[in-house]
Amino acid sequence: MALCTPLTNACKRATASVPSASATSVLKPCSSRWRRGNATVAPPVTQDATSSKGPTAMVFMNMGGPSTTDEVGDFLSRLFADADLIPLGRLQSYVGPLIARRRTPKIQKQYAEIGGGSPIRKWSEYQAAQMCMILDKTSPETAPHKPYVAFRYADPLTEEMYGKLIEDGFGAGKGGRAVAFTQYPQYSCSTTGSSLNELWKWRNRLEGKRATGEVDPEGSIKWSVIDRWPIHSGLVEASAQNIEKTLATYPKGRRDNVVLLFSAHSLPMSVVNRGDPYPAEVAATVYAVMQRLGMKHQYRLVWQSQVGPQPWLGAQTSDTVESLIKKGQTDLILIPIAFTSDHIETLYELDKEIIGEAEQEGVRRVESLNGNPVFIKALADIAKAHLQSGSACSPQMTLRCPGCVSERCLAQKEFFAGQAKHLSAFSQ
Ligand SMILES: C=CC1=C(C)c2cc3[nH]c(cc4nc(cc5[nH]c(cc1n2)c(C)c5CCC(=O)O)C(CCC(=O)O)=C4C)c(C)c3C=C
Ligand code: FES
Ligand SMILES: [Fe+2]
Repeated sequence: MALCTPLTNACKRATASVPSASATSVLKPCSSRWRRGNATVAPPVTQDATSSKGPTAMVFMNMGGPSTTDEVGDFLSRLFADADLIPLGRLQSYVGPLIARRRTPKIQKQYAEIGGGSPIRKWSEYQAAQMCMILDKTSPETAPHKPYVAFRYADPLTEEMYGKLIEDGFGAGKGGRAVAFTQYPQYSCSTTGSSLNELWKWRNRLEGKRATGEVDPEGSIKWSVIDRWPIHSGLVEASAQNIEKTLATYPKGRRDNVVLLFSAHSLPMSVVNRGDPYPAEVAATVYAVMQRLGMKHQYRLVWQSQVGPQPWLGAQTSDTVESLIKKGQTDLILIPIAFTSDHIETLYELDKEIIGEAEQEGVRRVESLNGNPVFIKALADIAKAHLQSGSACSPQMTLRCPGCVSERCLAQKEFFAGQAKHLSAFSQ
């Protein structure tokens, strides 16, 4: 499937270093023991010969994106139905689909222009499978590690992933271990929080008793969460190396005066004022990357992808680029800092709308992390440290936003924090 034709430069780089979509569209267990011909067989949830605590399911959570333009409608209707992302009150189930339907043709055109769909599934499956292969070596105590992907708004959805976990023998009375690993480095209640609320919902539906919703505490899947990793040294290193690569494309005489613009998806001010941790955590990533680069360049953190009429956190990426160019600063590097793979916000908004319209050869973009081996090694390091820690989630995850009134958040956080008591069986 040719997702990336016609290709942008970033997309060309991406397709060059990843296996074809067909090769990655079916998750492959990290251990050959789980393969029989082409069929995936259920892993034994009993202990492994070389380890005492595995197998471990590693679930990559992200928002996902439509793999084809035909999937855009469903993607947007799920997105506008999510009250954790876009709260529309009692009218959600009526207004959400209406907005989604109206928006579909415009967004379909954008996906068509980036090659016919979002590459996020291909990258997520690749990253998860590669990470598990590393983990099998670096954390034999918890091996084998099996990769899963759970998207919030596109296939494979959370319920599909959960069904597979049960089918593969992690639940259903076996009490296997699964780690929900957010692929958003910085925590927002509208992104990671929403995915966790969804995971918690499907856990109750698929593992609860039909009549009472009660869940067997012993036999159900034991969950822990990697909820944020904004300043992990491997993430910082991978981003810094990519920036250095792009800096090296400028002639020596211009290089020191290039301005670095770190660009992250914005948040509505209502979410910022509720006390969402994301802006501070994105800023922490930016500062750590700048420290790694020796603070040698001028930089700003700017915000992109505002949707709708309400006030959003600024300064906007597009306005900033325009204003700097007007002031004569035409050497600018755009750095996506809150997404770990390419999608519409990099391939369309940054490359086509902002860089394309700037019409300045000095305005360039850093490639996304995608299949970057330094980044994938970082994912494995983060996962290993988590598996060794025995913790259910970070202490920070259990503190709700000062302005949070969501019962879902409360119950979800209580559930995941409460998993700590079950994890001792898996710790070394
Ligand atoms: C860290 C990343 C993201 C945050 C924070 C975030 C918040 C957020 N988003 C919307 C509304 C939309 N986002 C849309 C697409 C989209 N959003 C992100 C990431 C974050 N969103 C990504 C990676 C994508 C693209 C997916 C892909 O191509 O693979 C869309 C759909 C596109 C459109 O209609 O413009 C909407 C809508 C809100 C309201 C919000 C914070 C509350
Ligand atoms: S909205 Fe942040 S914890 Fe509920
Ligand atoms: Fe978004």
